[in-house]
Amino acid sequence: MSSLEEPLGMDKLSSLSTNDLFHRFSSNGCSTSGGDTGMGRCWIEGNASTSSNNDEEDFEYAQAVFTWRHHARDRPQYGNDAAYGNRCDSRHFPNLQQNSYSRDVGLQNITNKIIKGIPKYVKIVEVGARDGLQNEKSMVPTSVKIELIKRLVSTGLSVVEATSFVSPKWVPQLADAREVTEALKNFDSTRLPVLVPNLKGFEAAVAAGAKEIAVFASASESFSKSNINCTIDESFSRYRAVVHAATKLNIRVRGYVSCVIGCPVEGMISPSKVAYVAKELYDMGCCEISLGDTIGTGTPGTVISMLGAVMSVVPVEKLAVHFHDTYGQSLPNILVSLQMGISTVDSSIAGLGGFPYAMGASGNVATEDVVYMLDGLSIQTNVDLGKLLQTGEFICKHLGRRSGSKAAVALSQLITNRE
Ligand SMILES: CC(C)(COP(=O)([O-])OP(=O)([O-])OC[C@H]1O[C@@H](n2cnc3c(N)ncnc32)[C@H](O)[C@@H]1OP(=O)([O-])[O-])[C@@H](O)C(=O)NCCC(=O)NCCSC(=O)C[C@@](C)(O)CC(=O)[O-]
Repeated sequence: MSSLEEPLGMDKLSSLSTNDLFHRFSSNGCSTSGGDTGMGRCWIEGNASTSSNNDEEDFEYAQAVFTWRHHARDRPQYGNDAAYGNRCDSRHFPNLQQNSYSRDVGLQNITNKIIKGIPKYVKIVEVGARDGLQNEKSMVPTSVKIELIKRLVSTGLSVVEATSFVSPKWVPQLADAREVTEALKNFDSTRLPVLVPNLKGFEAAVAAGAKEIAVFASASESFSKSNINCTIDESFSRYRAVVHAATKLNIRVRGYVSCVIGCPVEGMISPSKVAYVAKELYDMGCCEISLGDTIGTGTPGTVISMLGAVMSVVPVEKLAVHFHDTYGQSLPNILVSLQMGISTVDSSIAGLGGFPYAMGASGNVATEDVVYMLDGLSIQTNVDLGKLLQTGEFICKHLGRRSGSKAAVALSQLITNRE
């Protein structure tokens, strides 16, 4: 049994030393007693030739790669009263700060060696208030939505999708789009885009004070019809009119492509179809194309094929990935996307979301989990994980449900037991 398979024993956690923690969460800690089975240090590079039998060397490696702390970064300060914000701070793991300088210097090099070409900074597009709440059974009061968005902004997120100007008959959960947008129209520090399906939605969004919008097409014909009641080509005509109107007002337009891997009706979607839709949106003037694995059936292999096709027609710096975590593949899918040069990732606070028309789909990948993973790779996000955890707790309390974030659960248990 590997050390990770052994029950952690929360009662023992507070007595674990930093070395124990590093060891437990290191590649060495993952290996089975029978030796390295390939899940160790080289799993991403796919080359086990650097395996070492030297415990000391392995420990240093683990310290460098699996640091458990926030790395020094230019992050906005928001006061010091956030309980989680402070509890997650490296001050609460003082031993982890030993040799922090040498770890900082070494970390990026080692990470770069193992995970080639990953970006140094990742922009996170938070979609919980829109993609998350649009699928909640309970209606969230407008004041709670506004508070949620303000809290998300305070975490340092630079883009927080706020709501959708769609038909309230189709998505009653977001029927208060006007009120939400009006309440936030003076927020200048953070971009707060809203979804629009047609000119009617665009006009309503602009009237409410929206400064940025997103249109949403699909790579699946069936999904397009069930989601926006038109064919893919008809959606292009609608969106051309929207982009044209937006451009005149200097309003930035993001374009979504849904079902980039699979469709609940049609099954697998071919990468060339995704590339076709992405290129159409890009050519009509969308300045960023978000590729949505709407039902979460993607795996690293299928994501690589899909991205390869799209990247041959749209510049990689204009692409974002949007994974739903239905089958637990989101984080590996994000990792391969980063390796392919993507540096914009969509995610949803507490993993809220899912899709009303897609059976079996579950929440988006949780923003907490994305930040936690990126932090461990020393990739900057400028997002405060502690504040994110608090924000996830805030909205889950209102929804009367548990967070879908695995990092939130793991960290809160570890921190509680440490105190
Ligand atoms: C596109 C429509 C409106 C067509 O809906 P329709 O019924 O075909 O449209 P219509 O033009 O016949 O209009 C019907 C009624 O809706 C009204 N209407 C028409 N447009 C609007 C509007 N903008 N705002 C408010 N009301 C609107 C219109 O005025 C009329 O009202 P009535 O006369 O019956 O009282 C409808 O199908 C719709 O709203 N669909 C949106 C569905 C939706 O929001 N789905 C979730 C989006 S998330 C997504 O796509 C995936 C993504 C982006 O998250 C990425 C991923 O996860 O992969």
